[in-house]
Amino acid sequence: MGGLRVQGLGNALFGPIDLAVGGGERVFLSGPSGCGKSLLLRAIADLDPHRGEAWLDDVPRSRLPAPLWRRRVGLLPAESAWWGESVGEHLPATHPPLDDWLSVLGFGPEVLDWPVARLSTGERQRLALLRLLAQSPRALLLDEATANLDPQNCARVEGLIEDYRAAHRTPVLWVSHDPAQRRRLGDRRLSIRDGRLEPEDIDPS
Ligand SMILES: Nc1ncnc2c1ncn2[C@@H]1O[C@H](COP(=O)(O)OP(=O)(O)OP(=O)(O)O)[C@@H](O)[C@H]1O
Repeated sequence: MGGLRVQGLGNALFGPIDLAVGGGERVFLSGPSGCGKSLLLRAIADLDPHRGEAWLDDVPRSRLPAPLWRRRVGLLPAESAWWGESVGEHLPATHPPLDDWLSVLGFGPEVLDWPVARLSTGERQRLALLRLLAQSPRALLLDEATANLDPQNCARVEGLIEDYRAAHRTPVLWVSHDPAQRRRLGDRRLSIRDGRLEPEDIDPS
């Protein structure tokens, strides 16, 4: 069957949740603030204690060491952490499409020498996506990937995610507060209500 699948996923706030995101499919997730969207992504990435099982390309999470599972499912958190001195320390020295990706995101190669301390919120957000894709994730869990971006950079980030998804048939589970974005890009739109997943209202505005 492939793709990303979770069964019986739950914690104190939500569940049990069953969900399947097919290869190349984009499922958007919304819901009121505090309903558990970020925690759901973190549970799928196995970052917090939870019940239930998950599969990626039919491989169960329980069969993989946690660091390998986390690398494969590729969570982009709403706020990325940066450490060390320079941006380049966060990216592999050689990774074929890296220069292309930098340029798609509006950066020149000199960004690799920038100190992490000088990055703006939006620069961090774009570079966090680059750092994530450089790990070759097989699924993408995106937590408000474009929340802090102006329209031009929002389009750049959407474009890169789309290119990656199409090239690798990557299942994408994307938390977004932007109804227009969800309608434009979502193959399916779901919402968390009372701890359960349900189809998003037809007109969320
Ligand atoms: N580590 C934690 N321990 C206990 N409670 C937490 C923890 N992290 C988040 N929460 C709580 O769980 C609830 C869901 O948090 P979550 O971040 O998943 O919400 P969200 O739906 O993503 O909200 P928003 O749209 O505002 O980002 C919130 O009430 C939050 O305060």
